[in-house]
Amino acid sequence: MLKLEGINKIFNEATPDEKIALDNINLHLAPGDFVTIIGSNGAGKSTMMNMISGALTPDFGAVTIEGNEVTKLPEYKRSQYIGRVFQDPMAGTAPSMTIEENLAIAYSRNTKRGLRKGVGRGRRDFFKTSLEKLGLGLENRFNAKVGMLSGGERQALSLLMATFTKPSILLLDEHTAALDPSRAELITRLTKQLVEEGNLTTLMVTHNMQQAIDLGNRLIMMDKGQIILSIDDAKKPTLTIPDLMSEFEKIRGEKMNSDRALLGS
Ligand SMILES: Nc1ncnc2c1ncn2[C@@H]1O[C@H](COP(=O)(O)OP(=O)(O)OP(=O)(O)O)[C@@H](O)[C@H]1O
Repeated sequence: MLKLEGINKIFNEATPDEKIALDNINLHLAPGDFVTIIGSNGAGKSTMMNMISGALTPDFGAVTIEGNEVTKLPEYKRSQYIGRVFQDPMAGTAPSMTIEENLAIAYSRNTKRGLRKGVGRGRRDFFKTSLEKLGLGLENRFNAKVGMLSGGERQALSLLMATFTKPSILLLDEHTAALDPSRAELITRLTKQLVEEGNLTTLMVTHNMQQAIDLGNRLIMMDKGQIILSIDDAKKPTLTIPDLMSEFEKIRGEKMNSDRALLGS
């Protein structure tokens, strides 16, 4: 479903600010894989997500989605494959437009997936059923401006917009980190539900190690631009935070700086 092969990215090459952000990243996801990604600040997690979405192009290496090489395909042309939710609840939706208008935009972006359910009433019913799944009563607020919604409601809507057309790849970039604990819990629960219902191939970056353990069937740890640990579905169910910390220590020969991770921020 997704293949990253030999991906390298250097920012500000040959200058005093040179930074190797990704160093020979290789990652294969089978359809329906849900991979959580942890790693220290600056490990390269967002850069890797940007390589998949097309926001960035690698210096070397190839990105393949559903068997199509998309390495050089710009972000707007890749959007038919990708659903993405960012940390900032304000990032995924247009505040001055209504809930229905926001859904219509997300819907029309994905016509190539053959999911068009017609226009007018059929499409409205589809929106309504989709909103009902969130359990927030948004299906009764079709004409509310999205800017009037709370951060949690808005992030739930972003999540719905990123998933309801069944993207080939769903990218979640610390999408619960900016929410208070109860809202974060709601979005985590909805994530699980929507990913499972759609059997979506998903990558989720989180600083919350417990969340990374609880969600998904695989986990990877990044550090200094590399994937240093990959936990597969056989091992993940019994994984613990101390396991992750001791694995890091074994690989890197130093203790993991885990404050932010343990706090789950
Ligand atoms: N546009 C850019 N120009 C220069 N350097 C960059 C750029 N984007 C990222 N970097 C650098 O590349 C490295 C990897 O950054 P990235 O944002 O991918 O890390 P991250 O793992 O997502 O970190 P965090 O958890 O702090 O968000 C960092 O050292 C960062 O400063």
